Amino acid sequence: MNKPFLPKLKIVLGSKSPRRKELLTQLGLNVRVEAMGVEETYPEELSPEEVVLFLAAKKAEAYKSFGPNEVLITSDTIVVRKDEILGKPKDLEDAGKMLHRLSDASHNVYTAVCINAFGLIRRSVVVKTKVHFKALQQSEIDYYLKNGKPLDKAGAYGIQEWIGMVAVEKIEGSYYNVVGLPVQEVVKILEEINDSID
Ligand SMILES: Cc1cn([C@H]2C[C@H](O)[C@@H](COP(=O)(O)OP(=O)(O)OP(=O)(O)O)O2)c(=O)[nH]c1=O
Repeated sequence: MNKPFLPKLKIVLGSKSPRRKELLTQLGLNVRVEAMGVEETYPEELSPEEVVLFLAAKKAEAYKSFGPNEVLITSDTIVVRKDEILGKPKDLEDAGKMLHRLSDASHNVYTAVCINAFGLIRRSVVVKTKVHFKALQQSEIDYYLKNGKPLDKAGAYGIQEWIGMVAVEKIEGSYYNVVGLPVQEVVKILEEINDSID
């Protein structure tokens, strides 16, 4: 097996998202998943940036103890169309409504990451990506609802799925941020943490 990237760091991923696990694994990091599951509620008055930072930090609160060199990563992604925050849909009907809201318009995807190293250092970052959707046909929405996986995704779509190929005209910013992890910013923070230990 190849040597891991940043081998001193033991990454604990506090997320049940298979995409986040896959991205960190692709980065070559040592990753162990320990998803706790918290209720994704937040105070109403928060801005989109504050919402994702709040939820990423809330997911981190569930962890109480850290082993040597353990670095906990928690994260949250939302979709924002005009002023409306779209999290994961309740059911397929809700998913259909979200896709109608996103059709023929642009929206922003915000992902925050909260990185807690050894229970001592906490670093957070939030990244925004703008996504432009074409006008979706009802038959396309119906096809995706039946054959795709809208329910575990913010805004009821996965850019990495069939709907991403069909709906997304262009994006401004990081693709990986839309999938749920702004990998470049994460690497930068992890490198800084790695440099701080001997
Ligand atoms: C917009 C978009 C979101 N998503 C995903 C990223 C996130 O996993 C999910 C938003 O829900 P989150 O609550 O951010 O994450 P999660 O429930 O998957 O995992 P956990 O709370 O345990 O960390 O939507 C995509 O995979 N593709 C996309 O195009």
